[in-house]
Order: sequence, then C-alpha cells, then structure tokens
Amino acid sequence: MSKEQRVLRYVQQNASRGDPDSVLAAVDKFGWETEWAMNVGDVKGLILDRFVKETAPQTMLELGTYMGYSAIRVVRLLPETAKFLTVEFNPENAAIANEMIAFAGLQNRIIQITSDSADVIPQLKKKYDVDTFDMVFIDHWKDVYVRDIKLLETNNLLRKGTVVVADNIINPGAPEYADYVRTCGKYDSTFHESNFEYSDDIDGLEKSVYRG
Ligand SMILES: O=C(NCCNC(=O)c1cc(-c2ccc(F)cc2)cc(O)c1O)c1cc(O)ncn1
Ligand SMILES: [Mg+2]
Repeated sequence: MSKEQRVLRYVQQNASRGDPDSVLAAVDKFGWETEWAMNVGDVKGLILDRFVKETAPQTMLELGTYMGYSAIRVVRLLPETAKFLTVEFNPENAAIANEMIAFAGLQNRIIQITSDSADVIPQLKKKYDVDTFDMVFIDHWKDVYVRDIKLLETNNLLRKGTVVVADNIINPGAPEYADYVRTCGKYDSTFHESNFEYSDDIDGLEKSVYRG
C-alpha cells in the first residue's frame, strides 16, 4: 500500500463523510504524527485560507492536486457557484484525490483534470469553458512553475487583479519562479514566510497579483 493509500484509509476511518474540516484535520494529524506527506498542511494552509477569503474567487485553478488536500481546503471556503479546476499529472495521486474529495462531499464542486499541465492550460478556454481565473494556486513540480505561469499569461487566462499563490518558495524551493514574479514587472508580489508542512523547517508562500 502506498503512503497516499494509507492517508486515504486513515481519513476514511477517522473523519466524517461529508465534513471537509474533519478530512483536513485527519490528513494533518496523520502528517504530524505518522507519516509526512507533501500537502500544503495546516500552518501554510491558514495563510492560504486568508488569501482565499480576501479574494473570494468565482473561478480558480490549482496546479498539483496531489491528494486533494488543498482543493478541499480552498473549496470549503467558496460558494456553490464557484468554479474550481485542479490538474494532477500523476494518475495514482489523482485517483487518491478523487476518493478524498468524494469523502469530503465536494466532488460536485471540483473539476479534476489528470494531465500534464502544459498540455491542458492551452485547452482551458475552449474545453473547460474558462474565461479568466480570479485565483491560481501553484503547487506542482517546482521546476515548471515559471513555464506554467508564462503559459497562463500567453493563453490570456489571467486578468488585472488575478491572485497567483505559489507553495514551496523556500523548501524545496522555486527560486527561478520567485525571481520571475518579483522582477518581470507584471506582478505585485509578496512573500509570506511560514513553516514547511508538518515540520519546524522554514517555507513560505508567494502571493503575486497580476497587473494586467
Ligand atoms: O506529485 C507530483 N508532484 C507533487 C508536486 N509537489 C511537490 O513536488 C512538493 C514537494 C515537496 C518536498 C519538499 C522537500 C522534500 F524533501 C520532498 C518533497 C513539498 C511540497 O509541498 C510539494 O508540493 C507529481 C508527480 C508526478 O509523477 N508528476 C508530476 N507531479
Ligand atoms: Mg507544496
């Protein structure tokens, strides 16, 4: 059984079906007490919660579903009318996420896409009926953050004021991305220091508002 399957089983045996907060609490308890996993987690998650509440996005994209933790974390704060798309490359992780999201009762609120983000970003307008995103959460492979934010720009998926949040700026690190959003002149970017998931190590989120 994979680590991700062990986390899912723990959630199914310890959380309440249809209760997103209990699912998040179970994943976090497992992450702190049993096995570390690369969810954004409870500490950085509180900062993400604040950004979501401040932005109140009607359309949102997540790159890097993993087990669905941040999808559940975000969508639990959004109205039923909001449109949330999440992209995962790894089919095994996507399958775990599908079950985690269903257990949380949010399967009708989250559109899961299993694909390489580079392939799907250019299809979002036509195939997924997207105009522009109000918010984007980037949490997939660190070395493709820059490639993908540039793809979002060139595919006209960002608008003046779109809020782009990126995980793991310090650990494992996304230095080229941080440098790009801070110096290219297209974003007002701020770094929010925090802790690495289920750890005392340092990490942080970058929040970048597109100038349009
Ligand atoms: O699962 C896929 N990506 C996860 C992206 N996320 C990360 O890589 C990630 C990594 C870490 C991390 C940090 C320190 C360390 F020692 C080990 C891992 C932390 C995080 O918070 C992440 O978010 C995936 C699979 C695949 O086959 N193809 C495309 N993507
Ligand atoms: Mg991460």
